[in-house]
Amino acid sequence: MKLHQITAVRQLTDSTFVLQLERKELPFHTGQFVILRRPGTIEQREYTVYSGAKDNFLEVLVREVTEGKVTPRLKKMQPGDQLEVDGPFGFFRFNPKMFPSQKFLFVATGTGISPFHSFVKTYPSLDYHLVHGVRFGEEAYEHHDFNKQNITLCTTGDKTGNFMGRVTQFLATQKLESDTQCFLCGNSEMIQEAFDILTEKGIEVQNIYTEVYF
Ligand SMILES: Cc1cc2nc3c(=O)[nH]c(=O)nc-3n(C[C@H](O)[C@H](O)[C@H](O)COP(=O)(O)OP(=O)(O)OC[C@H]3O[C@@H](n4cnc5c(N)ncnc54)[C@H](O)[C@@H]3O)c2cc1C
Repeated sequence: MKLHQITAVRQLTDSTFVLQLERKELPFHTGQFVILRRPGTIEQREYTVYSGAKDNFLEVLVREVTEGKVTPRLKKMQPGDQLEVDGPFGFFRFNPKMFPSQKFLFVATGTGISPFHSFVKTYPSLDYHLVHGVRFGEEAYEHHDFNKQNITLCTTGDKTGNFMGRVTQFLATQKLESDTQCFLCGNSEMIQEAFDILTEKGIEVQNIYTEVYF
């Protein structure tokens, strides 16, 4: 593991924040994750890289789990503090050239938006539709970095999104072209349900890519 200094912290909501770290030329494919650990501790956790592959810094989007072992500590970190970084790891890699079709569907719950933020920052001219599920509209983390017309915000706790309900309820209303390349990231329950809906709609299993956070 290498020590990286925190260069900035952006608090997005009471519980969610972006940690910006020195990149130190760490190479990664957009969609991969790093492992973070506070120096002198043994607990470590995975975080998808939120920044673009060409950015000269490394960012992660973190949601505090109040009862969690690591995130309440990460939330207290300030610019100038250091974190140990290992990686990159993972196969949720994205390069538009890898895919036969250039129509992309990105489905995220909560901080599961992180890889898609990195995809779009790295490849700004992508043809995508991002479906992002949160409880409240204030959790539309930095949606200004996406094309507004390419996002559907699904909210379950208020009516401030484009659709009130879960991402899976929204997906059930959609017509999809069978060669759409579908990427799912977030909690396992959403991923399992979304996977079933997409396959029922005629998307082939090999065109569905998943990253489970918990
Ligand atoms: C490949 C991968 C990439 C990940 N990328 C991110 C990321 O970009 N951003 C991010 O915030 N997290 C991400 N996670 C989750 C992260 O690794 C930690 O599990 C999370 O931050 C909780 O850590 P903790 O030590 O505070 O809680 P823990 O003590 O590990 O867990 C406490 C409980 O909270 C549950 N839990 C874990 N994550 C969440 C969550 N987000 N919301 C609600 N409950 C949760 C766990 O299932 C557990 O029951 C990723 C996980 C994986 C496997």
